[in-house]
Amino acid sequence: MSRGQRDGSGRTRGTGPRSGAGGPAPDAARLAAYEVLRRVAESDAYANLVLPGLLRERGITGRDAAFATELTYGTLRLRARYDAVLSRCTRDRALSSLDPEVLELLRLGTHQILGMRVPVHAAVSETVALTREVAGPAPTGMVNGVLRTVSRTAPEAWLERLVEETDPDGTDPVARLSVTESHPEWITRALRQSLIADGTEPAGADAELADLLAADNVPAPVALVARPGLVEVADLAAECARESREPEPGRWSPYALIPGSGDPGRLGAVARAAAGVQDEGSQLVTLALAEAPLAGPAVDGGAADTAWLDLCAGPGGKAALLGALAHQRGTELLANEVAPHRAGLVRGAVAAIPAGTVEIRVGDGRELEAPGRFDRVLVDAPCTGLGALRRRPEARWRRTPADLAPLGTLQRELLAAALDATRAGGVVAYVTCSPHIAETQLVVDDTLRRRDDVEVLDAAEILRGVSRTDPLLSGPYAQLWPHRHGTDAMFLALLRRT
Ligand SMILES: C[S@@+](CC[C@H](N)C(=O)[O-])C[C@H]1O[C@@H](n2cnc3c(N)ncnc32)[C@H](O)[C@@H]1O
Repeated sequence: MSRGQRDGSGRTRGTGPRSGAGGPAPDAARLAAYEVLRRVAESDAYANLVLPGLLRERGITGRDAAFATELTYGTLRLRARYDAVLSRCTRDRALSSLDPEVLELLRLGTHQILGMRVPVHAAVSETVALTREVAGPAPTGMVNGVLRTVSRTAPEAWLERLVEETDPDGTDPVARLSVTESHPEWITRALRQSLIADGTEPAGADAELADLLAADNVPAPVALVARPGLVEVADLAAECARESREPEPGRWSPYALIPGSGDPGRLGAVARAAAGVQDEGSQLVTLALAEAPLAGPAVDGGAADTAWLDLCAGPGGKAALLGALAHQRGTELLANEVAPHRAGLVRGAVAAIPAGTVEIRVGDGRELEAPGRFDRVLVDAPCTGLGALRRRPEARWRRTPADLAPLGTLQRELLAAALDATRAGGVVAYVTCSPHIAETQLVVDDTLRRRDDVEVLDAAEILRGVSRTDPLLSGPYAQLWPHRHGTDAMFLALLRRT
């Protein structure tokens, strides 16, 4: 155990640098969380990239690392809910008039009190100590007073109050859920529209929307993929059991394992890229492309399924699964990626696949000159990522509706390039990790309107065929959901060239 005394969470405190401001030293985990939040706010950093490095650098491990992680991600995710709470506790001071550092400290304290159930005395005194360290003594009284006011109302009572005050007549679920479930209004509205477009009855859409938004606020469980031919699922499971505890089989993908705890990076199979961390939704859409029925002979008159393309491959999760399958079938995969550093990540992801199967190309997928060359093509298009908000805690605050138009153009152009690169009878999988209809159905429908050489396959039916259990989807496009399937909200359309 490190130096310092235990706080109410059972962790140690006083492990940070000595305070230069006269009070007790702040807790190292809380200081790390604060610093990550400031970097996210000031320099557009990604919390999931900055935090692990910072924890490593400072030797914060075990329960302290878990505490810092939940504190950072939870505070980021639930920012709108906490700002609504705080704005009711700062008397006549608008939150916008506070120093950004002080507002961040108040959010951190509020998440400990309302979201993590850290005992109030520990949450308040530790946040005050942190305030003294990073912002000096002046705001400590205010931080202390505001957090004590927050703590006088129970979390459930706060939610009831926010519901009453944001939607008194029960007629504005988008406004209400945007605050209580902490999503920007434009995203809440878009997700409601996507649920309805996917077949949810408008009358039931608000209850389902609440479930979806709540699912976005829960950390995604880690799923592993045992890349076929590179490691057996049973061997990966045995390695997991030796490292931490018995993993669960995946719910959907025959290659998935849910390890439950432990650092997947410590597994030998992951280190040598025979296995990887991959959401089950991503595994399923990849398997669906590999199993989609082709038609007609290949263009060269040879075997009908020898050339595969991943047009947007970085960082390489799907390319590695596709490449492993390709190797088993004696097929070749061209993994294309426009960003050189992401192409480097693809190289790492496919490292365990024997040489000769995967070729990596760095370039714009729209400029790939290979008309009619491929049997199966994956377009995992750049998108807003609104289907993966569970794992990108700051993304909801960073994305704006203005992102949709340029992405929509790029998505249409990449899908057109993919179709051009596919032989007659070959199949294109158009995939996004966003359920926003501007990135999913509208892109595909637009493409179908413009071309007369494409037929739509029933992606829901094909997904059912590759899944361990029936995901109960209605086709022809397939939309997975965090609250229904426990996966990212992956969209899949399967299009066959005629
Ligand atoms: C959603 S990610 C793909 C994820 C990847 N398939 C995986 O499973 O790891 C989209 C990728 O497309 C790349 N990209 C963006 N524009 C592109 C273009 N014009 N041509 C090729 N790739 C592009 C991005 O750099 C990004 O790596």
